[in-house]
Amino acid sequence: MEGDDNLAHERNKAEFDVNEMKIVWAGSRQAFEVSNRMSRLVASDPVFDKSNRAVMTRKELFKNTLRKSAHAWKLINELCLSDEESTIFKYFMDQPGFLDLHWRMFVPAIKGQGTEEQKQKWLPLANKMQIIGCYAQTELGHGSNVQGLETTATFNPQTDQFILHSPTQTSSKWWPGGLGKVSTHAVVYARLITNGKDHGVHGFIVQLRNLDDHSPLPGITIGDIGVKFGNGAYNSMDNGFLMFDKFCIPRDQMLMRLSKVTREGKYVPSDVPRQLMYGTMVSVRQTIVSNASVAMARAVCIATRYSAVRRQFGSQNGGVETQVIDYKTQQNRLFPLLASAYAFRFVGEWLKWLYTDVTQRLEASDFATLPEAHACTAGLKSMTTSATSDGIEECRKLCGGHGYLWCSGLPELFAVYVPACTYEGDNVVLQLQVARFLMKTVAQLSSGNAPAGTTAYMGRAKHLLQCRSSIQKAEDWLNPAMVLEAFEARALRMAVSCANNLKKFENQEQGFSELLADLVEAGIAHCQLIVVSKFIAKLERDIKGKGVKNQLKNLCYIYALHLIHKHLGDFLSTNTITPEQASLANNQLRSLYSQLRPNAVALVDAFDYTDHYLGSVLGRYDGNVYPKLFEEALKDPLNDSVVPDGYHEYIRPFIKQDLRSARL
Ligand SMILES: CCCCC/C=C\C/C=C\C/C=C\C/C=C\CCCC(=O)SCCNC(=O)CCNC(=O)[C@H](O)C(C)(C)COP(=O)(O)OP(=O)(O)OC[C@H]1O[C@@H](n2cnc3c(N)ncnc32)[C@H](O)[C@@H]1OP(=O)(O)O
Ligand SMILES: Cc1cc2nc3c(=O)[nH]c(=O)nc-3n(C[C@H](O)[C@H](O)[C@H](O)COP(=O)(O)OP(=O)(O)OC[C@H]3O[C@@H](n4cnc5c(N)ncnc54)[C@H](O)[C@@H]3O)c2cc1C
Repeated sequence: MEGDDNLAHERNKAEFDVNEMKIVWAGSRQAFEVSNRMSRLVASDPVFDKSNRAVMTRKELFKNTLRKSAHAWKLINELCLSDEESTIFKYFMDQPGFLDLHWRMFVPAIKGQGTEEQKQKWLPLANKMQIIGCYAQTELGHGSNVQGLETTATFNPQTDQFILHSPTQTSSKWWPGGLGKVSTHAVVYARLITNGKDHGVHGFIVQLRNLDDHSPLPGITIGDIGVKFGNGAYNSMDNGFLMFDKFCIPRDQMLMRLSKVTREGKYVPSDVPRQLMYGTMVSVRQTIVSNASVAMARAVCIATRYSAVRRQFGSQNGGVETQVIDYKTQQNRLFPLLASAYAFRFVGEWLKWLYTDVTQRLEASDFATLPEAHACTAGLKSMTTSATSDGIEECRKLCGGHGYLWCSGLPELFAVYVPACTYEGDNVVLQLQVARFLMKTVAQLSSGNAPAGTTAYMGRAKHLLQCRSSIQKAEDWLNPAMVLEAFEARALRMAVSCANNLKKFENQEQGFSELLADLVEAGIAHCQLIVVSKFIAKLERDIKGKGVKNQLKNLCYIYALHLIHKHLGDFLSTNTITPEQASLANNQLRSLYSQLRPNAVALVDAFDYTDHYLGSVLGRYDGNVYPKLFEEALKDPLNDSVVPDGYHEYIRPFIKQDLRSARL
């Protein structure tokens, strides 16, 4: 059977309304319409072609990224795209570049940390891209430990200026995207020093390059940090280094919405939590969770379509072979990833709501939910990006040998995606922030303060610490209350166990250091509970379309039960479930795989990805894999000539060597 017939046959088997599922996936009919229109706008424009990124030199790739960015900006203006449309348009360009940092970090940092006057001065310039900015926080010596940054900003009352200086090699800014070659400005994080006193890290708007000829301003040394992981991939980005040699900026370029320095050099500390300075990171972490679902969905779409096209073994008397998607092992690896894509989508929607809510509260000087917002954004960023990176690599393996070809789209997707485990906070460091939050919550349980939000379940500690799961048959694992209770009991018991172990140490910080590995596990268990509970909550909403809710139910329980299977040690060692109940969960999981199987291709069609965005021969909508693999192979520069360059110098001498003299 040809690939196209295979996929058409799969699409006919679907038991639900794919168009309605597209709307659920997008979040609303309007969001679907925008995303569909923007993705096709990008796909139809030859400037956004991605087909030869792997064979470009770094310089070609970088220049091509500049060309695409300039073209995108021209179209955004000509077509008068709204903010929502242009964000999605840039997303579907699928080319990491300075635009990401300018729009997602530089502009939000000024919006969030600038005074009204500063916003009025800088935002119109940034919004028109008359200045291009980046977010320069990380240094050669410190990334995770923000308080350990070394760059100094010393106030000079004589000139009413800050003197920015890099006192050591390790204080050089190192990594900021867009810094190396493009940005004219940066929000720079540096230690504020007034009257010889160090007030810790603060943000400053700094001009880096001359607006006439792009040369670095005197006192600034700047450049690109070099080639990164993978062909093409994130190498389109100019991650940079930056050193200051007593470089002066006016006083009004310190971002002063939170704390201030007066003309006399007096430091006026903020009367709001200093952590608001980390607000840009919190906002980006929130978007990274939604993006995790997009990246996971992309890999799963490729692996699912290809698994339906690919046949291997099982033919009798010359009949057709088995589609590899029919092997239970393939389903057991692939379907939980498909379920994870949907799970991350819905938790991403919820996190966006939480973030909007906390932002409104902060504007009204209500800081009560800030710790919860920090823990959720940090923990979910960590949990979803780790799972997605692993998921993309699993999808590559699910595609067998051809998955290793660049044209499968998976190697480049992995290389672009995997630094998400590190940027915006290393995933372990962030999960430990969740653990700290959990330890605080557990410590306060006896004080009578009922925990709220995502830790509300801890308020039922008495029940959750001693309950036994009442699962008796496989179908009980489709009962939302029973599933939730298992996840709540496991998360709480792991957190309480860490808290009890901590008590054994006289010095709490030392205890925390000793228990880091267990604390990370407790953080992950809490985050998995959040994802499962938000998926279950989604099912309780009004969901339109024939069979759509049923498919989502299957995906939700596949997500939950595969986690039980994967983390069985946690569930058993905390006595949350018995080995028999675990085995029932496995039986139910197998049954869910069978129910999902006829819908698998339609469930990935619901992502509505264009072939341009997928960038994969294996994941093509028409399934026409084999002829296109040949086409791709023939395009490789190595195939330009039949006899390769170097033949005469390096191959022929082997073949034509004089064996008699060689033996002598
Ligand atoms: C198209 C292709 C692109 C592909 C990308 C795809 C998607 C991405 C989407 C958007 C991004 C766009 C593109 C760009 C891609 C990459 C950009 C990367 C940019 C960067 O990569 S940019 C640098 C990020 N660099 C970090 O991410 C540093 C991590 N390091 C920290 O973040 C801190 O250093 C921490 C938290 C580890 C310790 O900080 P610390 O030492 O000061 O604090 P400490 O632990 O002592 O905690 C004291 C009290 O503060 C509370 N607290 C802490 N943080 C808070 C917060 N944020 N909000 C509210 N409360 C907070 C605690 O909960 C505690 O609370 P309490 O006292 O109540 O316990
Ligand atoms: C592609 C990419 C783009 C980036 N873009 C930007 C940007 O635009 N702007 C910017 O400012 N920065 C940027 N960064 C920097 C990024 O934010 C940092 O690399 C990140 O915050 C991690 O910090 P680090 O490199 O210091 O890691 P480290 O903290 O040195 O981590 C090394 C190891 O130590 C472990 N570790 C560290 N601290 C602890 C702890 N307390 N407990 C337990 N384990 C610990 C970590 O888990 C990790 O395994 C970017 C990085 C990358 C890779």
